[in-house]
Amino acid sequence: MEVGFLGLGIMGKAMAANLLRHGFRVTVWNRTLSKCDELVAMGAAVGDTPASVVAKCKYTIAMLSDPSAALSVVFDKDGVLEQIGEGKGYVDMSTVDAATSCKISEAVKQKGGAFVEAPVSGSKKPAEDGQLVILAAGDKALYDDMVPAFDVLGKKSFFLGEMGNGAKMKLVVNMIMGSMMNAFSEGLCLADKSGLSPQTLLDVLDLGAIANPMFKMKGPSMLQGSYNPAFPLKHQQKDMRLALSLGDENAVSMPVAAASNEAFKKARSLGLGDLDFSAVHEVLKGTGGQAKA
Ligand SMILES: NC(=O)C1=CN([C@@H]2O[C@H](COP(=O)(O)OP(=O)(O)OC[C@H]3O[C@@H](n4cnc5c(N)ncnc54)[C@H](OP(=O)(O)O)[C@@H]3O)[C@@H](O)[C@H]2O)C=CC1
Ligand SMILES: O=CCCC(=O)O
Repeated sequence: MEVGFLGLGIMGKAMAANLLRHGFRVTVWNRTLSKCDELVAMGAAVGDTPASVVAKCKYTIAMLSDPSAALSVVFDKDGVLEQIGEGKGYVDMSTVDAATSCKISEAVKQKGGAFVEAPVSGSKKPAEDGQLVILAAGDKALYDDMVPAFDVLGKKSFFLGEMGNGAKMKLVVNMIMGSMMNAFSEGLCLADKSGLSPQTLLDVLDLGAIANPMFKMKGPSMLQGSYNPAFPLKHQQKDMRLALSLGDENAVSMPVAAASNEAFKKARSLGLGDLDFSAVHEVLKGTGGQAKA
C-alpha cells in the first residue's frame, strides 16, 4: 500500500517510520524539510508540498500540531485541496476540534475526495511500537480502506460514526488526562511538603485502584525535574482549551479541567511549552523556570 504522510513531528515521524518498517511505500512531507532525512534513509520518498504528496498517493495521512496547522496544510497554496479528488482519501490524525475536522471534510468532499478524522490516544513510545488507539470518524469506506495502515499504527481502532466524533472523543480523553496530571502533581507536592517520601507515594499508588501507566511512566522523571518531551505541554494545553470549548458548547461545567488548564497556561508562560506536559509539576511545585528536558 502506498501512503503519503504530512507532518513529521514527534508522532508523525514515529508513525511514518512504523509504516515503512511494515512494508508500506511512504512519501513524506514536513514544513521543515530537513526532518524528512531520517525517513528517507529508511526508504521514504519526499514530496515538495502537501499537494505533490496527494498527487502521487491514493491515500494521505496528516499528523500536525493543531487546528491552524491542519487547516493551513489543506487550504493554503500548494495544499491538499489542490490535488485531492475522486478516488483519493485524506486522513487527519492530528488532535483538533470537531469544527476543524468538519471544515476539512466539507472541502475535501466538495472536490470529490473522501475524508476520515482519526486522532490517536497514546504517545511517542506507543507510536513507535504500533500501539496507538485510533479514534476515527467520517467516511466509512475510506476507514475500511485504511484498516491495514491502522492495524500497523495501532493496537485498536474505533469507528465512531459521524464526522467530529473522533475529535470529540479525543478531547474528552485528553481533558481527563490533563486533569489527572494536575492531581498527580499536587499529590507529589503534598507528600513532599508533609514530610513523606514521594517515591514511596509512587509505590503505594502503583499497587492500588488508581494505578495507571501515566503515573508509573512519568512519576520517576517528575521527581527528578526532568521533562524530555513525549507529549509537548503546549499541545496538552491546546487540548484542554479545545475540551473546555466543547464544554461551553454543551453547557457542561468543568471546574477541574478549567483549573488544570490554568496550570498548563502558567507553565507555557514560564517557557515550559516545549517540554513534556508533566512539566506542569514545576508550576505546582512553585519552581517554574528551572525545569529541563
Ligand atoms: N506527542 C504526543 O504524545 C501526542 C500528540 N498528539 C497530537 O498529535 C499532533 C502532533 O503532535 P506531535 O508530533 O507531538 O507534535 P510536534 O510539535 O512534535 O510536531 C508538530 C508537527 O506539525 C507541523 N506543523 C506545525 N505547524 C505547522 C504549519 N503551520 N504548517 C505545516 N506544518 C506545521 C510541524 O512541522 P515543523 O517540523 O516544521 O515544525 C511538525 O511536523 C498534535 O495534534 C498532538 O496534539 C496525539 C497523541 C499523542
Ligand atoms: O494526545 C496525547 C496523548 C498522550 C497519551 O495518550 O499518552
